Amino acid sequence: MTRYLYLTRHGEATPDESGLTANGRRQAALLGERLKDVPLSAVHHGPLPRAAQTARLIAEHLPGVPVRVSEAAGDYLPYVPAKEELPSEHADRLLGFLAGFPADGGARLARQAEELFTGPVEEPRHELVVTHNFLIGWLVRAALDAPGWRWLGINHCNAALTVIRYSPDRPSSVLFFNDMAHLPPELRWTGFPPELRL
Ligand SMILES: O=C(O)[C@@H](CO)OP(=O)(O)O
Repeated sequence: MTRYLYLTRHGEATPDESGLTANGRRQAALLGERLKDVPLSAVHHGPLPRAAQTARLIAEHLPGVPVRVSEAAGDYLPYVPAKEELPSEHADRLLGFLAGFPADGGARLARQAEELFTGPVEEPRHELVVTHNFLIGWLVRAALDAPGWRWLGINHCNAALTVIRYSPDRPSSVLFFNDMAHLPPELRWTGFPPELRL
């Protein structure tokens, strides 16, 4: 049967990343409002406070929907490519970027996230995962069967919405990507690399 995976990145974080800003809390509440009529069976979130707080604020609009912490929804590097996999003109910049993050355990967690959150299911299912920029890039890449390195360069705004559909009879389909329709202009594009914003 079909699974609909709703993905969001936590709301805008404070500079020390210990929680959400006032804007981040508002973003989360607005996303909760947007999702209130979706028949969600669960909200999963990463263990870090910015994801946990976002999930709680969203869930205030989803009475009865269980909220569960999942290590697989955390913040990690899902895949570190070898230099030869990368387009030569971008390889040094991309590897320099990746060197700024710890790589331990990310591949295992990324596999776990794919097992837990993707693919067709026994019963129709809608689930929300409140996570971080990198995992959303990884799952969008996987849905499109793009090469492993291609999660790089897929960025997501805070509290924007991506929805991926997995069904047994069609290839996986990205229905929404980085959709910000529920956010007013002043709350859009936060968390996104400034030089890439529209
Ligand atoms: O550090 C970052 O750039 C991303 C990586 O996933 O994390 P977050 O979404 O928590 O900002």
